[in-house]
Amino acid sequence: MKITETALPGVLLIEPRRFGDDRGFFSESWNRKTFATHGIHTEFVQDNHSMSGAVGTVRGLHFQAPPSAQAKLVRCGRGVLVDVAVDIRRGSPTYGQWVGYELSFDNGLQLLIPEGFLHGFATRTPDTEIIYKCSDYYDATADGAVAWDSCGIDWGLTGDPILSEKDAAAPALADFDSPFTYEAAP
Ligand SMILES: Cc1cn([C@H]2C[C@H](O)[C@@H](COP(=O)(O)OP(=O)(O)O[C@H]3O[C@@H](C)C(=O)[C@@H](O)[C@H]3O)O2)c(=O)[nH]c1=O
Repeated sequence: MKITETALPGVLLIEPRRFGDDRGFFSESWNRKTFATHGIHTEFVQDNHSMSGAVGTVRGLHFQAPPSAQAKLVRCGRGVLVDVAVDIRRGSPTYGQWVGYELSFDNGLQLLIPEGFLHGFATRTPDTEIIYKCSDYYDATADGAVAWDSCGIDWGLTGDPILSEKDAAAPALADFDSPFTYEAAP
């Protein structure tokens, strides 16, 4: 497993090992012990799986407020997507900054996004599947969103995105009062 730091401390790009043979490949997408040896001790409690039919679908930018905040371990089950994390911890040296990576079925890359970050993605292929582990349960009362086009993100879109009603009505980052506060590492 190869782990690469990103420009946002705490957000990690992970490349699990793939064992290819005549049948295809085998890969461990999550192994608590292996991840722990790399300093990742997140306790995941829920797995999510969604499919977006159209190219240019954007889901995000989403968060759950504390005490239901979620870290996420994201991968692409089918197709190609651009996965994005935005730091929304008030007082963080990287507040408002984003990173984005292409995750695909073919490259098998995963993105680890800690609590305190927005998460969203844009699809680059039809019928794109995303699969992600979450460190807390879904809590509709804590669910929140920030406008996808308010953080200066280059989503690689060629036209207007397909959005949910909720995402189309989300506030801009500039008007958003984040429930997260930055805590410097001890
Ligand atoms: C996220 C979620 C949704 N739902 C339900 C609520 C709703 O009726 C339906 C669709 O929900 P949404 O429109 O919020 O789905 P979606 O826009 O795919 O939301 C997801 O987007 C990505 C970017 C994330 O990071 C996730 O945490 C989540 O916010 O599914 C659950 O039952 N459990 C869940 O964990």
